[in-house]
Parts: sequence; structure tokens; C-alpha cells
Amino acid sequence: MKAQRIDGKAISDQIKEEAALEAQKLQRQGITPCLAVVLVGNDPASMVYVNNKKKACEKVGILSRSYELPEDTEEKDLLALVEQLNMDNSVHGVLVQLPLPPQIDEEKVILAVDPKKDVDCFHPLNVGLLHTGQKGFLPCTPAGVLELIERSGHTIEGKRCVVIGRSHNVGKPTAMLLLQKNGTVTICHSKTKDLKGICKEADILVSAVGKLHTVTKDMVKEGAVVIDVGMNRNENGKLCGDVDFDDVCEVAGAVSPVPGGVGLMTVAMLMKNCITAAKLQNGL
Ligand SMILES: Nc1nc2c(c(=O)[nH]1)N[C@@H](CN(C=O)c1ccc(C(=O)N[C@@H](CCC(=O)O)C(=O)O)cc1)CN2
Repeated sequence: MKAQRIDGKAISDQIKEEAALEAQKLQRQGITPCLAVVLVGNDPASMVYVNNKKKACEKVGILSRSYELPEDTEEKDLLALVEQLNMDNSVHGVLVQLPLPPQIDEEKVILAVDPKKDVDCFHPLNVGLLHTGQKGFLPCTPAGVLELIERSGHTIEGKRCVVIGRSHNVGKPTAMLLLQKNGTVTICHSKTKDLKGICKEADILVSAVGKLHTVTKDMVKEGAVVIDVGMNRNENGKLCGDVDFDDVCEVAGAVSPVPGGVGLMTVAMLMKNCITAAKLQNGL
């Protein structure tokens, strides 16, 4: 059996096209959606991601405003910038790229972003809305995981879903979204006993660990949908996920690759959230 390769490029392009149509509608009403992107320091990966976000904005018709601060920026200066962006009515979304340098408390910065402009959906108020099933932003990477599953033709309702990883920004919210789609969800982590046995039961397996070779073919049920959220470098510096892609393709029904999978969806879902933010702030 050869698994379907889930095409994150095609699906993310489709979502960006949908966002572009929404942006055009807003433009016709005199509203230009605007995202402020704040980058602190010179982390090369963060610079690539921020650039990808700016390019996506351009493609969709969202204005992006870029704020690049030095590595030694003090926490109070970053908080002052966030506050200024919160108060600026022409800015609909505020995003501070993570990770931040060690002198800055990430939690404080997340709390400082106005929940109405929190297009990352990291603020506890938005996390609370998500967990109680209320309307609001959806966290970009987890929402991207669900879109990859559904838009590649797979349903979640009634399926056994296993998420490996319990991070606040990816593992937990992904599990929550799968639950909201009526999946039967298990979260596994570093202390889980019999990881292999639990994974082998999964119809939908999501790996968000950040460790090479976390998922091998002996852990995968025949025909399962496997979504790889990992972002790792192998010994040659090549970007790889958590899943042994070729190996797992021999048993799975569908697998998302890295690169070309969830990462692209993160940016596409961010575009959707920027449109949502612009609409909400204009009473639409
Ligand atoms: N404020 C935020 N910070 C971070 C987030 C986030 O959602 N908000 N997520 C990650 C990084 N990230 C987005 O910021 C991100 C990671 C990967 C990709 C991506 O397009 N990946 C490509 C490969 C790109 C490459 O070659 O390096 C892929 O998987 O195909 C986009 C965004 C941490 N910080």
C-alpha cells in the first residue's frame, strides 16, 4: 500500500485564495486588513517565517507592517510597542514572533496583546473561548492540522485520534479541535506508557513532539491518517518532521510531509485570522 501524500502547498494556496476574496470584499467596503509583525533578534528560522508571513500578506491583500527589534531589546520596550499597536485602529492583527530572547518573558508579551488583535490565538482569553467552544480565533497550526485532514478527504467524527505532544500552542489545542469535531482523542507525552500500542490504535495520528524518528511504521495502523507537525534538522541540516515519511507511507493511508505540510498551513490560517480580526473590529 502506498499512502496519499497530503499536499500542504495546494491546500494552503486554496485557503489563501479564499482569504484573498474576503480581503477584496473588505477593500470594497473601505477596509484594508492590516497585520503588524514584530520580530525581536536575528534567529534565522524566525526571520524566514516572518518573511513568509509578509509574502503571504502581500499575496492575499493584507497590509503588513514590520517591526524588527534588536536581540538585546528590553521587555518594557517590547511591551510598549505592543501597547502602541493595540491602540492603533489601523492595525487589526498583532503578532509577536516566538521564541523571544531570554530576557523577555513570553507569557507577559502574550498577555499584553489585545485579545481582539491576537491572530495567533495565544492569549488565555482566546484559549478559553476555544476550550469552551465559543466563536473566536482558531490557533493557526492546530487549525491547519484540521484543514489538512478534512480538505484531503478524511472525516474526524467517531475516529480514534492520538496527538503526541502536549504543548500549549500545538498539542493541547490540536486535541481540543479534534474533540470539537467529535473525534475520540488521546494525548500522549514523554511519560506515556506504551506509546507504540496507543498510536497503533489511531485512525488519525498527529505528531507534535519536535524530535526526529518519533513515528515509525511499526506505530501506525494500516490506512491511518498521519499528520506531522514536527520541525527538526537532520544530521545534514535538512528540514525534517517527526515522522519517518517513506517508512510510514508503506502502512498509512495518508501522510503530510515536512516541508510542504503543516508549516505552510500555519501561515495560511494566520491570513484567515487577520481577515476575521479586520471584520470583527469593523462590526462585521
Ligand atoms: N508568533 C508565532 N510564533 C511562532 C509560530 C506561530 O504560529 N506564531 N509558529 C512557529 C514558527 N512558524 C510560524 O511562525 C512557522 C514554521 C514553519 C513554517 C513553514 O512554512 N514551514 C515550511 C518550511 C519552511 C522552511 O523551509 O524552513 C514547511 O513546513 O513546508 C511557517 C511558519 C514558531 N513561532
